[in-house]
Amino acid sequence: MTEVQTAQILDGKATAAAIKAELKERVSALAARGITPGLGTILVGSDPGSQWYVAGKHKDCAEVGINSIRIDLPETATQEEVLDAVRRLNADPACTGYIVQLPLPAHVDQDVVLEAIDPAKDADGLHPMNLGRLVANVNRPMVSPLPCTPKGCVELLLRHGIDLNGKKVLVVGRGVTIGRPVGLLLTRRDINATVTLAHTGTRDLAAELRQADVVIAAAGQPHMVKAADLKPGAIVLDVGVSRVDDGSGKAVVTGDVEPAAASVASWISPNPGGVGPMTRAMLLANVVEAAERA
Ligand SMILES: Nc1nc2c(c(=O)[nH]1)N[C@@H](CN(C=O)c1ccc(C(=O)N[C@@H](CCC(=O)O)C(=O)O)cc1)CN2
Repeated sequence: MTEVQTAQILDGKATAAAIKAELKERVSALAARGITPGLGTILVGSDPGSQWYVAGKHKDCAEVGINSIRIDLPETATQEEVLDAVRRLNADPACTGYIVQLPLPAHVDQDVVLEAIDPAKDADGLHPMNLGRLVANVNRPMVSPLPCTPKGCVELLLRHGIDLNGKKVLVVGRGVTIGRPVGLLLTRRDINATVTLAHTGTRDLAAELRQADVVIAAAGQPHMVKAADLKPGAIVLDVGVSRVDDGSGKAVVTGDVEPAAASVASWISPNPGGVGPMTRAMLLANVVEAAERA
């Protein structure tokens, strides 16, 4: 039997397009003050997914009038060579903010590289100082960048008129780029959700899912969130991205949520086309905010 899709769509593509149009105006206002924001990227290696994401970031910059600076290093680059690229962007006045595309090759220590980024130029909000500010300033308006995917998740919900005040949110996944920071963001007083963070050590994920008004699935495990376990009418953000064989040898993007969830949820984000485009838009927002702060 084929399920009927009843959930409304949290359209990340359209929302990101609207945000980019707003950012374009802010970039024009900066230009009137003689400021052109610049985004730097450091890509190590030739992973096709990472190359695609970095190319997308430069295309987005061109669309809204942000300059971009690209540093590509080979897979064999040493940690010192990666740190050297970081130091170059820290010192480059044309670079307002920058990112180091993740994941890095296994021989490069991600924590060391992220800590070497100038916190004022941390366009991803992943420097320990900025993550610390998210913890410490949790109830104050943000004075530092937020990680792009968590910021994108919240923005996607709010721009669809979804009030999270008092909602029970289940975050699935405890990674530093999504799971942990999104929990902190959602518990800020102005958002006011009640958050449970599930992970591979969670004993009964189905029981947690049945309680949740909102599910943010960011574990990177194809279809681990089962439609049958969702509370009817739940709001579902499908964040995880995996590439799986579609049966004909072709790799297709697959989320963490079973497609049948669209017949149980009240709102659902498609994947692709949901949180991914929002991540891209939030990176641009962080660069514009950094230029405005400077
Ligand atoms: N330094 C960082 N590295 C990584 C981050 C990050 O935020 N900062 N996040 C991901 C990759 N990422 C951005 O870098 C990213 C992932 C997905 C999308 C996106 O638009 N996805 C499309 C689907 C595209 C596909 O076919 O894969 C969608 O959801 O519609 C944008 C950016 C890990 N690394």
